[in-house]
Amino acid sequence: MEIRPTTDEDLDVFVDTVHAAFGRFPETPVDGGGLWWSALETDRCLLALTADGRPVGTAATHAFELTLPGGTLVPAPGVTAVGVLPSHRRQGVLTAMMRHQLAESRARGEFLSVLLASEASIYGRFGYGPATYTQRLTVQRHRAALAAPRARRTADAPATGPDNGSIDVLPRTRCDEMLEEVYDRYRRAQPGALSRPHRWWALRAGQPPISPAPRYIAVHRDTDGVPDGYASYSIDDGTLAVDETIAVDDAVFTALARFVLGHDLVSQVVFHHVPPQHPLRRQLADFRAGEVSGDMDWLWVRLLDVPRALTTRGWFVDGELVLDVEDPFLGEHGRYLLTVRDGTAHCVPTDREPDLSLDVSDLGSVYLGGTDPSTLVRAGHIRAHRPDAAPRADALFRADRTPHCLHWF
Ligand SMILES: CC(=O)SCCNC(=O)CCNC(=O)[C@H](O)C(C)(C)COP(=O)(O)OP(=O)(O)OC[C@H]1O[C@@H](n2cnc3c(N)ncnc32)[C@H](O)[C@@H]1OP(=O)(O)O
Repeated sequence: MEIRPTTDEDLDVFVDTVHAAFGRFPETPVDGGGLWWSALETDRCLLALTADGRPVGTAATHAFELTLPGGTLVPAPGVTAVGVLPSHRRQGVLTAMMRHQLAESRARGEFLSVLLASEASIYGRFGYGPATYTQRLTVQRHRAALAAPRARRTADAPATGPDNGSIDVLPRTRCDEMLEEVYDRYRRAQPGALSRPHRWWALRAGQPPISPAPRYIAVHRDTDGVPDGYASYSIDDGTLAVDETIAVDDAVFTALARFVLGHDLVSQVVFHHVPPQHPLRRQLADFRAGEVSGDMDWLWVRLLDVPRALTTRGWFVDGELVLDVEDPFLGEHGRYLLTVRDGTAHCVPTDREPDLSLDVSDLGSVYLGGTDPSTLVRAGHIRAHRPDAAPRADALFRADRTPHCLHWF
């Protein structure tokens, strides 16, 4: 088996192979009309070939940037286009490509890798764990009234970001730069969010609102007229479906939500890609008017350098934990003392008794603060060596806000 980078000459071989692995055809657009593979960078695409040179497997990465808790931006290879021909499965082709890719990432100095999994049973063995989650919130319009925020009625409570902005509706075709700019501003402050490189917008790759699918865009502008949020939506048979609601703060999100919920000739509004624990459900006067469905994993994280990963993200409470981390896929093991003081973390090898023993995939799951370590202790995946270890870890790993990713790749 040979694994080598794709060249400009055989990019079509890569594209044909990955489509054959998925049972699709290269000319068929994905939902929403974008040719997803058009944003691939050739030198980050791998082909797996048999001894006689036949292409049987593909894998690629996009050069994304990931926002960590606290707002640090780090390079994050986004693994994509993973496929092995049906005729060559369960013979270790993917395993070989994963090994190759992780070694490449380390050689580039990257300390983590991310992906969206087609099936949740594939990537745990390679050290990836689900780290952000997404939901769909469906609201029947006749029950969609928003409650007055209680805190703002209190005389001395600060009115956090009162909404004095404006909303316009534009066809998608008139918003190219604005969408790109607003998304970029949003993702820099949102833990778990990925950059959307300019080539995605320029090539109209991926899913709406990047892709060419017809959409309306509700643009929110602040009092100076600067766009600071948008909702991309379409209406079909009485259902207004919002692909994504991007807002630089909660007040802008609320304004956009109020706008779509007030749309005439619509019986229900479906918000796709709402993070767990999003306040919108709490803002409805009738809590049961918001029905959650489609609760699923989104971004999976794989750590490649534990001390660097832990000292790079932001921390919000002081504390100390000894983590004993197994990495069976890479055949590595490390025991680390993590100490956080005044928001700064130190992580050094130690021979102290561990507080938690865990697989690197579980550390990937808790890394962005979207999965409580105690949940994985209760599930029997993380071993807590003393009763206070899990609650201490929960408090320590929690992020400044729920991590969320809505970029599809
Ligand atoms: C980030 C992305 O791009 S997600 C897209 C992933 N691709 C797809 O879903 C396309 C269709 N599927 C495929 O092309 C292939 O089945 C792949 C890529 C998922 C797996 O490729 P293979 O070469 O068969 O994997 P490989 O032989 O290396 O398997 C390694 C191990 O994973 C297991 N495994 C592989 N695929 C799956 C699966 N879909 N579900 C459960 N286990 C799996 C194998 O059983 C094997 O286990 P073992 O080590 O205990 O024997």
